[in-house]
Amino acid sequence: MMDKALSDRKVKSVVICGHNGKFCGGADIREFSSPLTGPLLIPVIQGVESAAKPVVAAIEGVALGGGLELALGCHYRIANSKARLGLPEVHLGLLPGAGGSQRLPRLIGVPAALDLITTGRHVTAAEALQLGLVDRVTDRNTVDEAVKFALSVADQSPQSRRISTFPCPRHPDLDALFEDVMQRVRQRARGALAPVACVRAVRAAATLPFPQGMERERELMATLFTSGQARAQQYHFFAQRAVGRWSMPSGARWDKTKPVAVHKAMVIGLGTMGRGIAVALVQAGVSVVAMETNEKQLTDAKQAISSMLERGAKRRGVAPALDKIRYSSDHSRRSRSALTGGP
Ligand SMILES: CC/C=C\C/C=C/C(=O)SCCNC(=O)CCNC(=O)[C@H](O)C(C)(C)COP(=O)(O)OP(=O)(O)OC[C@H]1O[C@@H](n2cnc3c(N)ncnc32)[C@H](O)[C@@H]1OP(=O)(O)O
Repeated sequence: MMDKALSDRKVKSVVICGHNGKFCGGADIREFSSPLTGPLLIPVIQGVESAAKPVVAAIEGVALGGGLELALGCHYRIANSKARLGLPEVHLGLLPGAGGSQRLPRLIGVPAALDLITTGRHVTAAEALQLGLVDRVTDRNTVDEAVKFALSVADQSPQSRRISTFPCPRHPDLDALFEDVMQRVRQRARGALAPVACVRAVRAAATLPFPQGMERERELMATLFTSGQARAQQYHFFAQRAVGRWSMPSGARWDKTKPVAVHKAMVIGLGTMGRGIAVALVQAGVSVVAMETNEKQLTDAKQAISSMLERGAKRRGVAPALDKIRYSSDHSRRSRSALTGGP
């Protein structure tokens, strides 16, 4: 379709829009764990950007990940006022690997691009306009507005609108900027590879010509793509949504059911986990019977739990709720029924 529009002499300018009010949420994450099919995104975006006629992105709903990278390949971006834009790949253990790490800094500057790419945060259309990420925001029908706009620029060459040809906006002290950002990102990342690779990719945009920057983006993406971290984060994406849908065999769901207040609980086994659970429950105001059959473990746990409660209370400036916890080494029915308040 795109090839047809670009090669048809009667077509003077082109609008790319989404379906059902959404521009594009990005690549299908499920495809990342199987061999890729369909046209590869990088050449598609390059084809759009190098088109001899103006191409306008009509952004409604979301333009995320590969979706925003495609919009960055267009010569103009018109966004609906309710649209959200972002490069959230970092949350999937990746970086914007279809030119996003190279085009975004060229368009909005290095500091703003570092912020968006390393946090993966979505921005509103209003913020996108302020950043220079979009050219125009509309409250009206976005596609109609984009078509009007495309007609108004149909006789203009898109030459000066190709982001890959933009120099990266200059920054007075790039080395200091990247040193500072890298330090903060490493601290926040706590061992995650993707945020650090994102900083390296943006550095390539700031210091290398576009083709070499793209090559660096590709190398960095290759190290992330098959990493265990990326697999885990992508699993987490779907797991989070599956949990949201979880229901009991009776049909009860977490979001449709009234919560029941818990006043008493028993923690069985006072190893590291059990101790932490007991402390968390007491701090939440729950009366706890902490049960451990190993006498030595029980003695150690009493000491550890008391000092955790005291430390926590000191931090919060309150008295430690030591009276909320009772210890037992008796695994008999009697001690269990004491917890549940039964006979
Ligand atoms: C060489 C270069 C290679 C690749 C470049 C490109 C990379 C990418 O584009 S990575 C993907 C980047 N995009 C994202 O991370 C967006 C992720 N999605 C979202 O943030 C949200 O889903 C949404 C804002 C798009 C919509 O939110 P909401 O309306 O709240 O719906 P849900 O989140 O519940 O999602 C509905 C439904 O869709 C599934 N889904 C959403 N996004 C994707 C996706 N990118 N790939 C696959 N599936 C997706 C989501 O799992 C839900 O499905 P289920 O209900 O079956 O769980």
